[in-house]
Amino acid sequence: MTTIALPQNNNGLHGTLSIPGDKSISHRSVMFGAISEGRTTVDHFLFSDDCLRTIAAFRALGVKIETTSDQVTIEGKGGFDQFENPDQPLDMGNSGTSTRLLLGLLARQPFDIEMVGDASLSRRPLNRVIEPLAQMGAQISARDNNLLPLTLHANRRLQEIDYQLPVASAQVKSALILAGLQADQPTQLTEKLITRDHTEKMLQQFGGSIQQEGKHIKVTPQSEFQGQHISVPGDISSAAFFIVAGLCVPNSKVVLQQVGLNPTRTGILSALSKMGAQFEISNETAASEPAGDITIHSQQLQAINLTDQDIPGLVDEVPLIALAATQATGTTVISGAEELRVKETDRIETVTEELKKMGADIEQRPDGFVINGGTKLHSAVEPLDSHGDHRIGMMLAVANLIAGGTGQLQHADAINISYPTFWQDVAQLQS
Ligand SMILES: O=C(O)C1=C[C@@H](OP(=O)(O)O)[C@@H](O)[C@H](O)C1
Ligand SMILES: C=C(OP(=O)(O)O)C(=O)O
Repeated sequence: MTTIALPQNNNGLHGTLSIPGDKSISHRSVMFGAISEGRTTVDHFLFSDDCLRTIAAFRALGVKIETTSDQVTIEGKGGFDQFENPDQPLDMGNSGTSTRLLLGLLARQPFDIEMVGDASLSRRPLNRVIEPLAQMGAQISARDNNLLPLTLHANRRLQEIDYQLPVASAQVKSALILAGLQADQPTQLTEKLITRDHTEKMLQQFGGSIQQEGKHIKVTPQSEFQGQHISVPGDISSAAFFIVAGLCVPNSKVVLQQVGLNPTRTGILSALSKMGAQFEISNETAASEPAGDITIHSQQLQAINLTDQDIPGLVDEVPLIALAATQATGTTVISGAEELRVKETDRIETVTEELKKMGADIEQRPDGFVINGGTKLHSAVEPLDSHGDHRIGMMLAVANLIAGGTGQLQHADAINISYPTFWQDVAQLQS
């Protein structure tokens, strides 16, 4: 276990950061690169532990992938039929996205594929993808029909499906799109709520076609994609730590450059606006994945109510909204967020437990939180703990800056899952 002394606030956060590449888009760029004809190059790729798991999995499947400090080059296999039989189980580490999307992408291979993961990933539900994939003809034997480790058995045929997703999940939707591309006939999906659409956008960018109307998606079977040059925007889920820090650490002003602004991901900005936050967006670029610079300064926030409709657009940022709510005036109620219980940790539990150590007035509910704001957070007496969850670790680092605290963080290395340069970026804003 790595325990570190958390960075302390001196005189607010100041300066400009280039935010590392988006995790969801980085994973998908390797996947589409692998099934395309020819070469794909990816700039501003996120070299974090999770994305490296996706690269390792495709290398084990015989895909040639080269990396430099900021770029990935993938020599595509030209479809789904040229992968090699991996000689070991695919180790998905901590990555839910790699696991669930690859189950769909690899559901029609002529050999068995085993998948394993770390302790946290091995507790996270897979029946949400296993059940619809089985209806399509995939043969998956998983522990308790739900958990890693699993075997994806050799299978040469997938049938189409007409499926209403029972959970709002971009991972489930994406797994079914990737399987639907390999089915006999078109697949129809209906989302519970609209979730991030990076798979749909990238499929089109690689020359494929998909029909989308609101929550309805039609996937036509196709396997001819052309290698592309992809430039990954900054990850708004990583920027979010510095957005909330910029708002809540007194005397701060930060500029976050080229942050992805896909409307299915900007729920954090809408929620903070409703809390009264003012920020400026400039230098907007209008690629299929739009991006822009975000400028934030410290200011007073007000409480907010978030419901199930709000959650998909900010699902990974709810821990940060909870932290911001401790600083806002009034009582914040977050409901419809039960998906947080099946992330890297039960984030409703870990957020509540850890923020209480710093004096927050926060109570958990089965599907969210009630937070009475206006609390002066204090240094935690006992060490804070990420519980092995990257987003909890970084949220606590921001909480400690807001508190002007001298706290310690256990399991700090979890941060490498999505933001390996996080500590350098904090230091840069303090210099
Ligand atoms: O599709 C993706 O890249 C992701 C979807 C979300 O998960 P769910 O699909 O489980 O909501 C999100 O929490 C995760 O960090 C990344
Ligand atoms: C939930 C997350 O990722 P994944 O599901 O890919 O593990 C996350 O990054 O917060």
